[in-house]
Amino acid sequence: MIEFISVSKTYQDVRALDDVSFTVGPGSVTGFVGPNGAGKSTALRILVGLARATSGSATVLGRPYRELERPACQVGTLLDAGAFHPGRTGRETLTLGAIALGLPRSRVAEVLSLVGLSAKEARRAVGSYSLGMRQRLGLAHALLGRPRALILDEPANGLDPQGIRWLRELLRDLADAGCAVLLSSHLLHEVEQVADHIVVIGGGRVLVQGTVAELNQGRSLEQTFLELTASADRSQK
Ligand SMILES: Nc1ncnc2c1ncn2[C@@H]1O[C@H](COP(=O)(O)OP(=O)(O)OP(=O)(O)O)[C@@H](O)[C@H]1O
Repeated sequence: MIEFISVSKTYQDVRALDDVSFTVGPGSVTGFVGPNGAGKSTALRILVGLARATSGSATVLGRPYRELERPACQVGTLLDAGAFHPGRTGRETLTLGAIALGLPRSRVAEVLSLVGLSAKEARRAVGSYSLGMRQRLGLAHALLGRPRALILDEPANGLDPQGIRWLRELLRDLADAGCAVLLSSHLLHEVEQVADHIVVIGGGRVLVQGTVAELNQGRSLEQTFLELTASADRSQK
């Protein structure tokens, strides 16, 4: 379970988050969507302990991330697929991750297969990977410790339509096995295709949240999204 309770964050004079509350239960794939500057990265950074909330609390599996025992084994994170060393191969990157987590090296082949990277691709330097391959590698890294919660920033970025379908199926299988999955994106149509619940954020506030079916009632989700985020933008100015 991932939980934000009344989280606010102010940077000098910028109110990046304003009283944000939502929950991602086990078995849910929740999309966290909003335009550029809406506050998504700030919320994820607070969730994994990289930034401190001005008020409120953000917890994963019932505790602040920093207080979890061996957090990387319980919570998988993919915050920046470009963060891996370009000179290492995919397999080396994952092997280092497995060693750091105290996992057997056999786990590397398992996660490679889970994300659909071949043995040949895994022997290539990460610097030669396409963005889609980097996303797959980042997911493989996040899955090493068999986490019960997954926090993914823009995981569909760079994936082609088949890749998006593959991501949906992978995240659905993980959620069906009890994982709580939170993924952020500024692209509604990507999130809509992958998530079952959606939280729309704009101007640092949660504008609407619910299942994709609930939010789609009567009018397209895209229309609702555009209207809500435009009015949040106007009220900020
Ligand atoms: N370190 C910082 N110092 C000052 N202001 C910041 C800082 N980080 C973020 N902000 C501001 O907080 C607001 C929210 O930014 P944030 O990066 O969380 O949005 P986002 O939804 O992740 O955007 P994007 O989709 O562009 O990544 C923006 O107004 C941004 O300029």
